[in-house]
Amino acid sequence: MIGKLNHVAIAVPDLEAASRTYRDVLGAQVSAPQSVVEHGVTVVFVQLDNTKIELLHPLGGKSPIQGFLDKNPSGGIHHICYEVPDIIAARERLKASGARVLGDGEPKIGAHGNPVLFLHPKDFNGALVELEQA
Ligand SMILES: C[C@@H](C(=O)O)C(=O)SCCNC(=O)CCNC(=O)[C@H](O)C(C)(C)COP(=O)(O)OP(=O)(O)OC[C@H]1O[C@@H](n2cnc3c(N)ncnc32)[C@H](O)[C@@H]1OP(=O)(O)O
Ligand SMILES: [Co+2]
Repeated sequence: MIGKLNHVAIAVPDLEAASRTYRDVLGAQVSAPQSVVEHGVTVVFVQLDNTKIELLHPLGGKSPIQGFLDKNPSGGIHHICYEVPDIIAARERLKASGARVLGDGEPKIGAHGNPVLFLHPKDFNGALVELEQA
């Protein structure tokens, strides 16, 4: 069911500093910050040959990544995003297997303009999983 790795996301306390590290120290191609209001995050994409890194910073008062940053003040790997061809079929299969789909279970449009869903980290070896239809 899952296909390519779409991105690995890292929650960061300072988006400017993290962008500089990826651009100037690691020599990567880094996007401008993009506010994704519906997801409560500001995102910077680091474009690699075979995948992307998503640098995440909380946006607004109820960001879903605030608790994670409170527990990991210097930042940390927040989620892994896998591509699926049909997100509704994927959701139904996961629900049938007992995995918890987060939020109201309806896909939202993610930062790349495609529908996304999140799966509870406790059901996937302690790693928060995002699925993106692509
Ligand atoms: C823009 C878009 C895109 O790519 O297109 C994005 O990525 S948006 C990316 C941001 N959006 C999301 O993350 C949406 C989905 N996330 C959520 O609904 C939430 O963040 C949860 C994953 C449910 C966690 O919520 P919250 O921090 O309030 O929960 P909590 O503190 O009660 O945590 C419950 C347990 O899960 C653990 N936990 C929390 N966040 C975790 C993470 N990212 N990875 C691994 N474990 C995690 C906590 O340590 C705790 O474990 P213990 O009980 O053992 O201490
Ligand atoms: Co993501």
